[in-house]
Amino acid sequence: MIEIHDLTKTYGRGADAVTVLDRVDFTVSAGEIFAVVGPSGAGKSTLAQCINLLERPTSGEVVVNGERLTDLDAKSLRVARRRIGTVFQSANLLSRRTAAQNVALPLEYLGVTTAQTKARVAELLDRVGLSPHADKYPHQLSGGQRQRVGIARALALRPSVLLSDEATSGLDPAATESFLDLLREVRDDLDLAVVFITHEMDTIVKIADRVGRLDHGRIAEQGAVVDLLLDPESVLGEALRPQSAASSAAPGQVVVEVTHNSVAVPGDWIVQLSNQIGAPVSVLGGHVGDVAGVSVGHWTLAVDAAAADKVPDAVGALGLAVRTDVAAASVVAA
Ligand SMILES: Nc1ncnc2c1ncn2[C@@H]1O[C@H](COP(=O)(O)OP(=O)(O)OP(=O)(O)O)[C@@H](O)[C@H]1O
Repeated sequence: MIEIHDLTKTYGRGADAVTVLDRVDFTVSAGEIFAVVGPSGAGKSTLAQCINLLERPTSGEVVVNGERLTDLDAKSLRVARRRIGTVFQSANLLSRRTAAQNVALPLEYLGVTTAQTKARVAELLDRVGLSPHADKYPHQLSGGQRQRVGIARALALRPSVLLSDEATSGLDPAATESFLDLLREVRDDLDLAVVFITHEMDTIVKIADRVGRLDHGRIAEQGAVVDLLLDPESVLGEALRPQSAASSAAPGQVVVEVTHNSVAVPGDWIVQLSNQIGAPVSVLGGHVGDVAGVSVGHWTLAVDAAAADKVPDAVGALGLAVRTDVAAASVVAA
């Protein structure tokens, strides 16, 4: 388990001081994947460096399995840092070392015997499906394979926390998918707490149990992915929901954005909605997908302006939710 309490990082002093992380707070339990998402400049890289203590936070705590890493002196920290394995963007492998030699690196630093290192490296490369590529150099591996070597290396010292810092950036969709499968697999097998830092919304829906949105150094919103997806008011939920291009409403119609809530939505909900408001309902666009066994999504509908005020109640009664701010702003001029 990893707990981040009130983590603050300020660069510079006095008038030049820049606060890059501002009282960041979250906890990730063993066996859980917590994603941190944010736009460029939000502080993601700084957060990653402060979590594994490559950068000392200005204040706040990083606690792993009850041990406060932020209190430790440099020598104790070197030992304690082994509890956090990091997978970096572009794997960060040494180009003059083979896959096996890269995985062996943390074990060599630790002074593990050659025989033990060999056995452990073989086991790790087998776990990530790269045994046949053990003697290849990074340039002889695909981007996805390099990231698998990165995972093997991160697991070498048997950490309880895995930190993935933009590790899928630059991978093609198939390599991303297989990286995420492997991450899920090692999380389950080793009961790891995973902190998954990314700017890619679609990977979050595929992998994370919970997610926090980093905005100007603060966690502006956090929660279970499914809860955020079902919350029509959530900024993060809106960004995470699968979107599809909508066609235009006819003159005199109102555009209504509806969040699909799976709890008890009848299959013929559009017909029922039309009956309840006494007017036709046109589907302009929509997408519903399965997330953690819950179908979530988003619809863009058009209804006659005269019937628009009946829509929120009728939609609510069907187990869906309407974004009234959008509806109010979207009457199409006749
Ligand atoms: N050493 C530093 N001194 C001063 N400011 C810094 C330093 N490192 C980072 N920053 C600032 O902190 C802010 C956050 O940077 P950071 O690299 O953590 O963001 P990010 O979310 O990872 O962005 P990206 O996705 O573009 O990599 C930026 O405004 C950056 O200029």
